[in-house]
Amino acid sequence: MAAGPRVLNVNVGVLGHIDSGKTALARALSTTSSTAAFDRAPQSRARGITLDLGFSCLRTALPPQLGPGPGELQFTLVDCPGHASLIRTIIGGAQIIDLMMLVIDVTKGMQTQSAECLVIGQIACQKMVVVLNKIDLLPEGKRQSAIEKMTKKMQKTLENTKFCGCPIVAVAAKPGGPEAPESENPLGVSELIEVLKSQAYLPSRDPSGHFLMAVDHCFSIKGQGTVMTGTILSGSVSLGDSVEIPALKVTKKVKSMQMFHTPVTYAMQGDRVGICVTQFDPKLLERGLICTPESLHTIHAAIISLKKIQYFRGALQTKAKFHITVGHETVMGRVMFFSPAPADFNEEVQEDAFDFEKDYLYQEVYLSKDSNSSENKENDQAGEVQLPKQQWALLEFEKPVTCPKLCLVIGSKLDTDIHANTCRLAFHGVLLQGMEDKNYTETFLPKLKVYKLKHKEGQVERVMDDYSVIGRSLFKKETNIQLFVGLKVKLSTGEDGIIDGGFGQSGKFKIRIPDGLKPETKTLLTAASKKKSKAGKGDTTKEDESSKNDSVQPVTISLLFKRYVFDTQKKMIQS
Ligand SMILES: Nc1nc2c(ncn2[C@@H]2O[C@H](COP(=O)(O)OP(=O)(O)OP(=O)(O)O)[C@@H](O)[C@H]2O)c(=O)[nH]1
Ligand SMILES: [Mg+2]
Repeated sequence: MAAGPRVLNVNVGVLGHIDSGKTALARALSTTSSTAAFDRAPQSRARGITLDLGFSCLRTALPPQLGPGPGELQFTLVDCPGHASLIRTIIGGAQIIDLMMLVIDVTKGMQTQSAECLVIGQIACQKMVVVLNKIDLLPEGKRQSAIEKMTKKMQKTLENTKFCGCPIVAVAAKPGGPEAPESENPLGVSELIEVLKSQAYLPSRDPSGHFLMAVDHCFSIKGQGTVMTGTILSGSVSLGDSVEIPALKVTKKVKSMQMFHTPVTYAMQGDRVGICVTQFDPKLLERGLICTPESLHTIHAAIISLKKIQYFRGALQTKAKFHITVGHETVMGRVMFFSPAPADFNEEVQEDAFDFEKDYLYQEVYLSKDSNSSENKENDQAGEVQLPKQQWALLEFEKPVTCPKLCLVIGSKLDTDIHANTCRLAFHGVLLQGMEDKNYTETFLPKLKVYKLKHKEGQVERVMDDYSVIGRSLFKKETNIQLFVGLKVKLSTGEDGIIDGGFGQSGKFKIRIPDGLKPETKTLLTAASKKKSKAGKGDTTKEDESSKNDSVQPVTISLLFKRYVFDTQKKMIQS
């Protein structure tokens, strides 16, 4: 444990639209800065935008709700980039955040990426504070009323989110903008610190389980070794432990550790640490994960439980490609959606495991209120479309990803025009099962019992005898009817039948009716045949045409079966 007084760490994310003043705010809030803070990277300085997560910290006395006893509260500020193309970095950053600050340029209000940050916050964060920045740009006489107006607007925006009623604070992080002298004091920042303190809570930290840390910075110190700084996502680490860098498949021993410039021998979930190892070239790792040896898996495909993000416009289509953030990596992947089988539609949600024993129903599109306008209306008595409590997707990645079990997954369309005013985040979920085998399509997928329901319709052509009829229009001419022999069919008049075999060359077939045809059915079919032959009298081509005309035959045949999507033998199954 760290020597000295007790220090509680709370990670505060600084998120918002580009140029809203996040970095300026983090700077104004900070009393101590860590190694990776404040746009240190030379490329980022040159462009004047934040390219990567920046870390800095702010220490205050423990607020009463976190007492009793002496100690300090450390806010680790995670300054996220606002630039749209960097959203994947933000998603990584959001996963270590306890409290989110959403920075809004008070002169602009909600902007596209503010909305995306709000979505990410809803998925990954518990609590939020809204910061209205740049109030110095409001004319002094109208400042108060403009702030009140924007505060009301924000309250309205948050009404339907989990952050409804969260604090909204007005500040000027850098009054006067970039040209203003450093001596110019920020406005409202001490009030903001009080609000942050009042919102601070002790996040539940758990030292058990595998050690996993998101490294955001890596550098060498002469005579010491290589230091990797980052946030511990799970488990704990002690001096002398072995840690693996899975991306490079190397294992190193922890030689020394520091938490904000103080040497420590132990650190756990939620802590920000620098871990020093020897004989490791820092150029090999800029950001990534380190962990207990062999605790992460590298997967080619995955089954996730997921939900659509309501602000995403358009349907989620099976076979579509998305940018998929799995834990801390983002890759392209293809999706296939599936839902519970109808019998399990109301089953309770299972967020930590996937049941391979059950059957699942293939879906062309993720089922949502807006995705199915017509087909599902039938089972919708109350005027509401019935939706299952849980849906899943199979993800197939273009490149393998390394991630922990049960990690957060976010699907997005990052190639959407960033100037288009739409949410690019499409779905979020939890990874339930990863597939490590490269040949998962052969070794793994056949275990996944997702089926499609197939429905084929044909007509009864004529009666053969009391116990058999000839059918047509159910199969194509080239279909091998032998595959269908023995399958059950139903006539529209109510009789059950069994496909007995082909009949002739044109895809016609014989159906056996074990219980016999009803007299009414026979009458119906005979009358229809007569009518047909009358219409076609002396003119065979005409008869051929009329036999193709569905309306002439009153009795239809329906064949229903299911087929498992990954069954290599493509078996047809009937209950
Ligand atoms: N007038 C005024 N300008 C500000 C204030 N805060 C920040 N700025 C200016 O706004 C610009 C953007 O500030 P940054 O802090 O870099 O914004 P950011 O949100 O970190 O930007 P990205 O990281 O690139 O998304 C800079 O020119 C700042 O000087 C403020 O309170 N008042
Ligand atoms: Mg910035």
